[in-house]
Amino acid sequence: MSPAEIVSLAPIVFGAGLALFLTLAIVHLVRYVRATPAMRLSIRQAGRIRRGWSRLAPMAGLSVVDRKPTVMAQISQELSTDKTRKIEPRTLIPTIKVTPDEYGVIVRAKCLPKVSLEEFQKASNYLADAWGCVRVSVTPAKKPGQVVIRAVREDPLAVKTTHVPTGLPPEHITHWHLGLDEYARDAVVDLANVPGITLAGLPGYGKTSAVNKFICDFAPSPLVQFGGLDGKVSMIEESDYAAVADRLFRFVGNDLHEANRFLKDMVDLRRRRVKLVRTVFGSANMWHKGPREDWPLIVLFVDEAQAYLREIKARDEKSRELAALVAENGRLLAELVAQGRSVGMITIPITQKPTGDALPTAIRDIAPVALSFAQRSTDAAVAALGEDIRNWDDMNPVNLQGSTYVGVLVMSNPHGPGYIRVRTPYVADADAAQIAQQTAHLTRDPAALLNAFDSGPNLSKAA
Ligand SMILES: Nc1ncnc2c1ncn2[C@@H]1O[C@H](COP(=O)(O)OP(=O)(O)OP(=O)(O)O)[C@@H](O)[C@H]1O
Repeated sequence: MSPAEIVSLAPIVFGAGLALFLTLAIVHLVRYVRATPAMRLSIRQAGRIRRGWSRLAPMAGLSVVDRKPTVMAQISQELSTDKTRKIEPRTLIPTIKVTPDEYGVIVRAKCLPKVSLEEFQKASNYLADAWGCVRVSVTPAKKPGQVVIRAVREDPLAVKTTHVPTGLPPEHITHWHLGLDEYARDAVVDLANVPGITLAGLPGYGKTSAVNKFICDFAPSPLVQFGGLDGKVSMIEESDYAAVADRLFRFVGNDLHEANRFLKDMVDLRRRRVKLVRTVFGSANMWHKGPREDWPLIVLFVDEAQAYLREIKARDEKSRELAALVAENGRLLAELVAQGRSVGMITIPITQKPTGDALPTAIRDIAPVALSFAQRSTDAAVAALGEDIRNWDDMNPVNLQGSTYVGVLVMSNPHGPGYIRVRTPYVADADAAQIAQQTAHLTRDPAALLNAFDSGPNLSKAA
């Protein structure tokens, strides 16, 4: 191609570049105009962070000086007429990619020698101030050599949210989406291989709403069946579970005899499942291939669990009989919480304060997942979340007392040591009732489903 031809192409190249620039500008503008007000704030914030990064990074100690001249710098010095010119050392700063979202920004940064996770973590308070954020967290990225900086403008824990159930089956049958943590990250309990979850918290802080969300999220799936015991009522109409009654395969109130029968039936079901699990799934663990419609995950809520387990002191005959029932309930619950894992049974004891008098430690301490809304004392917090909570003052649910933190719970950090705080959304009874009615046709008695396997011919079909 001759020089003249190249020059003649210049306007075309320039025009294409301009068109591309204008297209990108329009795409960004449309995205900005259509965004929510919070998202617009984040988009502007992301722009400021990008523009200010080269000045801020060295001031925050996130830069490194490279004294060795590059090959290009050496060549340029060789060619220069000014032989006195020195090659200045270069200040390197981590390259970043900024993504805005409703709560703030996510910054992905490439580490440099001596500027890695630890240095970013040390600088996090400074970054929060400089970016006008309430909180900044730094975690390792999935890609080696990178970190993720999460910056939130408003405290997600302090903003109440609501969840309107979609009525669609969950994407992952093992993911219980509790809400958002303090960095607006999804807080998820992984249900696979979990036999028991304890749920605690002062009255009126959101336990029922969390259970409603659980049921609403999983009710549209035939792979999950729910049972409920509620120790504070005599019949379901009076219970927090009235709204979801249509989606429960069985419900029992505060009658100790009935509760005992229900728990015995569940233990019996567990033992029957243990006998059949290899034949049906080809292994001793249902989670390798299940759950399935004919072998659903069974979730048993035991609300006001202390009502079934409370020590009975009087010595008359009736009291002795009730005391024996209570002791047996404790054993049955302990068996479910300890051994339901491999056959797909999750038991969720719910109580306000899970100290030993309310929930025997033999049950409480074997549940692998513990969740707690606000607690009144550190003893109660320790009972709810384990001894380690004493080492994490900020996370202690004692600090969650007060109306601002209704709906906020504490759980173990699924990504590392310590705990996280989670803003759970409010789920109205009316929405829960609607989902339960819409999905009532999916309710099955899991014991009856198992009969089909016991009776032989279906076994080969299932296996
Ligand atoms: N996640 C939430 N976000 C905002 N408000 C909530 C949330 N959960 C509950 N609330 C408010 O608190 C009230 C009581 O909640 P809920 O019935 O879930 O408490 P609870 O812990 O189950 O109480 P109890 O131990 O008495 O059964 C609700 O009616 C609602 O107004």
